[in-house]
Amino acid sequence: MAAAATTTAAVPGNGPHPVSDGRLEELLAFDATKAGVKGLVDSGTTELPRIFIHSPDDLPSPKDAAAPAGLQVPIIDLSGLAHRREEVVGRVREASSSWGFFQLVNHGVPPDIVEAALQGNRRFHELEPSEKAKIYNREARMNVKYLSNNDLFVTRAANWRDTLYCCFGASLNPQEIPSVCREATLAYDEHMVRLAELVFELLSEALGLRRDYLKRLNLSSTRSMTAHYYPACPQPELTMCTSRHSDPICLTLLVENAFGGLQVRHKGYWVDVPPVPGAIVVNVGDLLQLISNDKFISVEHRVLASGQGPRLSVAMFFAPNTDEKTLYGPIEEILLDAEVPKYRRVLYADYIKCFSGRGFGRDSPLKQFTL
Ligand SMILES: O=C(O)CCC(=O)C(=O)O
Ligand SMILES: [Fe+2]
Repeated sequence: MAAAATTTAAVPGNGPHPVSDGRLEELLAFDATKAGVKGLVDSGTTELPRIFIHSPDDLPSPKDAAAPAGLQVPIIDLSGLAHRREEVVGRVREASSSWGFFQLVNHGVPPDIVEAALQGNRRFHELEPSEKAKIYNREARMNVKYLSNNDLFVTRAANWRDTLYCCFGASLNPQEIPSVCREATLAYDEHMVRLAELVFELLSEALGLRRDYLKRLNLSSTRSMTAHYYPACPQPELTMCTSRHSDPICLTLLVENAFGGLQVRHKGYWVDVPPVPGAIVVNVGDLLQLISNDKFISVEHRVLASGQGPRLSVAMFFAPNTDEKTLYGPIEEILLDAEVPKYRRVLYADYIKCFSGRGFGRDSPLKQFTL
């Protein structure tokens, strides 16, 4: 059979995308609504537009082996940390090396701060479409923006989600954050920064390093918040809320409401991460796997689509600045006798470029940097 004619065309915000049979036009038309998947739901869509339909290989299947009962992402209790530090460090080491994920409880972030961040997320996404449209864009230089699928034009199938994105850097003017969630977002950020500092200390100690070791590597100079809104999906069996991926950053802290759907890859199974009231989900990103020489792992995770919603999550990603000149490679002090570095040294900007060129639903670029 002759291959379908394929051309390439320039698309907004991303590189060239192979075009065939009107798919690009559909993507452009969806993007031009500036109303995201919430807009589709509000307009009464009952059949998924084909840009959201994933190939069966990328969807959960009844044939997938169910994870054995009892397999559960570790929950780490931070209460009384001053007296239990060694024990907690041990748990963080175990969780980061075998799961790449853990849930923190008694972490000191007040529940009302987390709830306000989730409700701020909801208030923003439930604004009038014309309000949200004012900040709908895909410009890398914008600190605050709203969009559906940051990888829309490079990925094979779009996810059923909209996102409010905020990059906290020196150039952010807090007034740029939509007023319906400004206060909640700034308070959430402040607490997440403090918690991330503690987590970086625990991770340093778990690697046998000085408490401030990772902090001094400028691994978290940039933090960006993504407030995802996943409306109830009319045909959840055909799509994903978030395709499989590992996070191309150093560390992620995430809170979610009670709908669930997050799964992590562990020992060949997709394991549910059930929402634990008050817990903050922590996961190791690709850069931490690289500098720890695989002592900590950045694992694939995904979010299943559901007929119920809206699912809300607010993730805070910690990463170096993209103009950071440090070349990140395996930390020499942690290499054991005869252990060789598994990765070459890399500029963070080069790493993120590899990720952004492909989008979600693909293997991590980490393999490209192995020695
Ligand atoms: O919404 C979630 O729970 C996960 C989102 C996620 O994995 C991501 O944005 O990287
Ligand atoms: Fe993620």
